[in-house]
Amino acid sequence: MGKLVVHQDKITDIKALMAICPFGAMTEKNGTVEISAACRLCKLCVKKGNGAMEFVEDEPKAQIDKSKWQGIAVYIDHVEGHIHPVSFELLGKARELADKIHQQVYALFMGHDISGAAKELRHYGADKIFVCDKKSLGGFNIEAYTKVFEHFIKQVKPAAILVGATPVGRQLAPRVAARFHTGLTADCTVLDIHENTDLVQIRPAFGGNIMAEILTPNTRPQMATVRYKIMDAPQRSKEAKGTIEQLVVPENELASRITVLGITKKPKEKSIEHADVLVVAGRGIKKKEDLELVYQLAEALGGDYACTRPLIEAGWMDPRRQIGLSGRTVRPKLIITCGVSGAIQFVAGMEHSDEIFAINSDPKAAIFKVANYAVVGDLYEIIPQLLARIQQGRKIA
Ligand SMILES: Cc1cc2nc3c(=O)[nH]c(=O)nc-3n(C[C@H](O)[C@H](O)[C@H](O)COP(=O)(O)OP(=O)(O)OC[C@H]3O[C@@H](n4cnc5c(N)ncnc54)[C@H](O)[C@@H]3O)c2cc1C
Repeated sequence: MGKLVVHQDKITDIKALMAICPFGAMTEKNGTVEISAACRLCKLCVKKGNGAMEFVEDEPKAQIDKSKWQGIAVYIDHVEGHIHPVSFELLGKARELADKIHQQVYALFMGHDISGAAKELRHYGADKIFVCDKKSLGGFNIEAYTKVFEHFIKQVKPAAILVGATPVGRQLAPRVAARFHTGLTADCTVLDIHENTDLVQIRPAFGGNIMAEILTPNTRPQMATVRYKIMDAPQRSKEAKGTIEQLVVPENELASRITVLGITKKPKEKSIEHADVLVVAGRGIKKKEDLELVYQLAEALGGDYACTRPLIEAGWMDPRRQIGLSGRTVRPKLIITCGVSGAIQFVAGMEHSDEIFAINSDPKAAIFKVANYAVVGDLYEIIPQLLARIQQGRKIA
């Protein structure tokens, strides 16, 4: 990555040099300048420091032989053989990436009693499905699952691995990445691949203010997690194509210091992620009581309701109803935003919705850039009119 070097002898004005740093990362100690952990390596000091600051690149690491790492793998997330839909979405993406570099798609599926579910994966574009079916893998155990993952990587050597950003994926992927001293990019929103198999991992960074393009060109495998509903799920093909291969892992290596005493199933809760229609309240709603308008519209359309972060911070709704970068990702058939400005952090969680209908009194609001239908006006006038039209439509029908 590189580091900053301070040439103390070239500093003519300490105060002026320190003032350059927008993060306040320079401190003065006994007449010398020190760099603190607040440094973001923006290199503004190098540019404006009149030679007092220098950025020194790290020695390049020994080149890895990328030709030895082939194919795009997907970790198949499941509970008792019920595959999480994010895994199908990732198989679709993996197929697209693999076709671009003329390589194969692998699925890694571990658990107990999963042979039936493994067959189903043959319809979703994987060329090879590596299955490790053992009693000891019956429930998720981080140590045993990491071990199987490790065996898979050593045997198959995939160039890149995609993991769903589920509670399991978020635990497993960093452990595996650490074991191979390789990079992991969490919550990617866009993935692409270069001809030399370098995975282009794009995700919002610095609080959503920039889209960072991240490459891990010096290590393999490359690892990325992706949230549910970010990628498109492929159609189930009629033909079962992929082959199933057994992944052999010695039983003694699956021993774990963790004992699962029991599993208590959470009651199934209604989630905004599953709604076909969502009505979203933003800060254009002036008082908590006025949320009634949003609730009524959601009910009239047989949908659910959600909100932006400021309303959660105000304590107006349950945090599980927040959409966005620090909330949930949704992809309903119809989303109606009411008084939402369309900040990038919000849009990141809903831009893949089928139809976006935005109500905002500001014609320049950013939400209109992603909306399919833009209604410029006061939500306090528009929502009652919409409700009246829906009622009217029902009477005619
Ligand atoms: C690290 C980080 C993560 C974040 N994560 C999220 C996240 O996950 N989700 C999220 O939502 N935000 C998130 N934010 C906050 C985000 O940047 C915005 O501040 C937030 O989305 C704004 O919410 P809003 O659109 O409701 O409010 P505002 O930006 O205040 O917009 C209100 C809109 O309502 C319109 N309006 C006002 N009155 C009316 C009316 N009567 N009729 C019609 N329109 C009206 C205005 O024109 C305005 O466009 C995050 C920020 C950071 C820094």
